[in-house]
Amino acid sequence: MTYIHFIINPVSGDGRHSLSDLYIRQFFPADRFKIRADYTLRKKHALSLTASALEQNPDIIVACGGDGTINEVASCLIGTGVELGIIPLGSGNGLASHLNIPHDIEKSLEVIRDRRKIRIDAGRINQHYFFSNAGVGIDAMVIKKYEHSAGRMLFSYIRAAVASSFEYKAQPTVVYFDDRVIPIRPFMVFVSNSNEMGYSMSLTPDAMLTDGRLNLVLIPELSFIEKIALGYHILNRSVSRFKKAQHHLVQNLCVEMPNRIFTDAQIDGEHYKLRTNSCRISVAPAVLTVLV
Ligand SMILES: Nc1ncnc2c1ncn2[C@@H]1O[C@H](COP(=O)(O)OP(=O)(O)OP(=O)(O)O)[C@@H](O)[C@H]1O
Repeated sequence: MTYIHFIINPVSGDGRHSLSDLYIRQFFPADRFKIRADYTLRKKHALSLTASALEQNPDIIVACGGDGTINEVASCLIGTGVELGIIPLGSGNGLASHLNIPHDIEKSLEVIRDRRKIRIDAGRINQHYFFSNAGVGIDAMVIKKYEHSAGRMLFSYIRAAVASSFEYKAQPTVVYFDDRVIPIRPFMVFVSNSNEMGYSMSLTPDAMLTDGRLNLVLIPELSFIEKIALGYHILNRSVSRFKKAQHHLVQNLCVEMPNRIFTDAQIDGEHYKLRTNSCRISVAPAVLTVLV
């Protein structure tokens, strides 16, 4: 008997999906599968639901939602040996797209039933895990604005990005990795484990979830025209042609903003106000088993 526990975010994406316990059970014969499902009621609820589910010794816990829900569930699974399933119900669905998990609910349930596994890396920024990406530049402001917008859709994301590009003030920053010390006033300090940010956009189209490395993108302050060019390249996954972006493969780095007390960050597309001006970022290789 395989025990699969589903954690469903009822409001992810446009909030109009109808994934339910009853619907899921149709795909898993009762003589072979034990199925349980919980629904999240608020931000961070998937953390406590996953912790409670783990006490019942499931074989698989399935995050049904977007990158935010996946982050909450997957963060709890590290070191447990419990496998992660994903039903992509989010708006951006960056991680699921990288993993080629079908966006069709029925097909993604089949992926879980087939139980083909891979082990992927996780990123860490201070005490928080990330599986897709994290950033402490303009992307943190974009996500903060996006979270306050009426709907989580591509249009809201682009509107948040345009507004942030006028408002964002680069801070004096020092980035340390390997033997390098890079002083920069960054437009972006973006670290990615996956090759997609969501909505098919990417700053790191060559990133791999299994290489034991994170892809660091550093972009200095930009003129108005350069910001438009960067937006174009992100939408077209062609940032390698944007000459002001520096790309590095790293295992550990530190980002310090000496003039700040707190750091605005985005972690897997959720905004965080970190209570420090120093971020230690690292990769934890092959720590999560995912069904693909
Ligand atoms: N019942 C709920 N009501 C309000 N917010 C919720 C609820 N359940 C979960 N959340 C929060 O909803 C937010 C968005 O979830 P999620 O990331 O899964 O979807 P998304 O943002 O549409 O997708 P993506 O991150 O892929 O773009 C997360 O911060 C999550 O914690």
